[in-house]
Amino acid sequence: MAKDGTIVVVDDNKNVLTALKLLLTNYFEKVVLLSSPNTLLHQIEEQQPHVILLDMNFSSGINSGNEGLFWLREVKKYNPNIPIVLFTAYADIDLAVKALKEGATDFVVKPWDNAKLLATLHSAKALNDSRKEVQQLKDRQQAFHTELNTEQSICWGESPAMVHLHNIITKVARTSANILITGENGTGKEVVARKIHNLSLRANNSLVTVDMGAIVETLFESELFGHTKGSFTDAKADRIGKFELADQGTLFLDEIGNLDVSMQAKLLSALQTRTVTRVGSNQPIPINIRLICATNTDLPLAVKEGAFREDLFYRINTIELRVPPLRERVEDIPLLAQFFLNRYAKKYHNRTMNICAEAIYKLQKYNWPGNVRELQHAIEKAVILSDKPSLEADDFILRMDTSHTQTSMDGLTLQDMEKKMIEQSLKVNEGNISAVASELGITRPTLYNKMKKYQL
Ligand SMILES: Nc1ncnc2c1ncn2[C@@H]1O[C@H](COP(=O)(O)OP(=O)(O)OP(=O)(O)O)[C@@H](O)[C@H]1O
Repeated sequence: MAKDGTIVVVDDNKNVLTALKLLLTNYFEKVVLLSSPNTLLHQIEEQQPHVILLDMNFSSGINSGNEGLFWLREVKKYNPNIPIVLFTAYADIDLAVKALKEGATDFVVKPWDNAKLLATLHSAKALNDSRKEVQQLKDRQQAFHTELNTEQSICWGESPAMVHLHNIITKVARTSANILITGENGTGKEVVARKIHNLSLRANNSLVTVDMGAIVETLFESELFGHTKGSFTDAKADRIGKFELADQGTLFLDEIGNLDVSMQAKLLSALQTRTVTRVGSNQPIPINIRLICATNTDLPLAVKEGAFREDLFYRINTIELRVPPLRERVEDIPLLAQFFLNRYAKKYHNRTMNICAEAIYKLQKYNWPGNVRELQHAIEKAVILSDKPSLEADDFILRMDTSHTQTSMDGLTLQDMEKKMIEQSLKVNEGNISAVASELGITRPTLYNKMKKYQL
C-alpha cells in the first residue's frame, strides 16, 4: 500500500511511542513522535500534519484527561481543520463524549487493536483531505467571485474581436448549453469559462475545473466519478468525484483534446445518461451540471484522424467560442500592458507607472505565440527589473523579434521565407508541432508535409 500523509503522535509513554512508530511507519509517509505536548503547536506549524493522535493523560497519577482536553482546545484554536484522534487508557465514555463535543474526530482506547487504530487514523486522514478540498474550492470560488464581481483581475479589451466575444458570452451564459472554448495556449480560455460561470444562473454554486491533460488513465474514473472505500488499493475511504462536486454548478474540463479515446467513451456515457457511478459501486447518481470544455487542439481534425470521438465532439460543442490570439487583437495590447503594469507595480512596490510609446509599438509588432500569458510575464519581468518611472522598448526582450523579420528575409524567395519561418517557429517552440502549426496558422498534417518538403 502506498504510504501517504504525515501523522503526529503525542504520548508520554516511551513504549507506546516505540510500538506506534513501528506500526505507523508502514502506512504513513512521515510519523512524528512527541513525548510531551509542549511543542505540539510548533510541530503543527513545521510538519503540517494530516492527523494528530493525542494522548489524554500526561502527568502520571492524574488520569482526568484534562491535559488532553486542554491541548485539543489549543490545537482547535490554532487550526480547526486538523483531525485529532484521542488516545486514553480508560474507557471513559463521558470523557469521550466531551472530547468529541469539543471537536475531536474520534477516540481510541488503550490497549489498542492495530487494525481498528489504523482504520480510525485513515478515516481521519480522509476527513482532512476532504476538508482541504472543500476549503480549496470555497477559497477559489470566493476568489473568483471577488475577481469577477469587481472585474479587478480581468482586462477584457476593446478590440472588435473581444467585444463580439463578450456579446455572445452574455447571451449564452444564462442558458444551460454545453460550451466548447477554443483558442491557442494563454489566450484566456479559463478566464472566459469563469466569466460564463459567473454570469450564469449557477454562479452561487461551484465551478469545478479539471485539467484533463493531467489525469492519468488509471485514476480517470475515480477522479471524475468518485470511488467507494476499498474499491482499489488506495481507496481508503469513500470519495466523491468532480462531477458530484460540480453538481448544480459548472464543470470545466480543460484541455479536453488531450483525453485518451478510452476515457472519452466513459465521459460520453456520463454526459448522455446524466449520471455517474462511483468506482466500486453500481448505484448511478444523478448529476446536474453545466459543461464547459476548452481545448487548444483542432478537434474537427482530431475527429477526422480518429483521435477524438465524433459523438463526444458534438455533445460538448453546442456553442463554440473562439478566443482570438493576441496578435489578432493588437488594439488590446496597450490596455492589457497597462493593466498588468499596474498589477505588478503594486505587487513589487515599484514606482514604474507607464509604458512609453516606443515600447508599446514594439509590443504590438511582436506576434505573442504565448498570447496574454506571455505578455503578462513580459510585463512582470520588466517591472521587476525596471527602476525607471516608465518602461522602455529595451526593457522587453522578446523571443522572436518579428519587427526585424522583413529585413532579415530581404532577397529570399517565397519558399526560402516559408522554410525560414518554420525553422524559426520550431526553434522557438522547441519542436512542439501543435504549437508551431497553431503559430503559423496551418494544420499539423500541412506542417508535416512542409517539414518533409524542406527536410526539416
Ligand atoms: N483578459 C484577460 N485579463 C487578464 N488576465 C488575462 C486575460 N486573459 C488571460 N489572462 C491571464 O493569462 C493567463 C492565461 O490565461 P488562461 O489560463 O485563461 O488561458 P488559457 O487559454 O486557458 O491557457 P492554456 O491553454 O495554456 O490553459 C492567466 O494568468 C490569466 O489570468
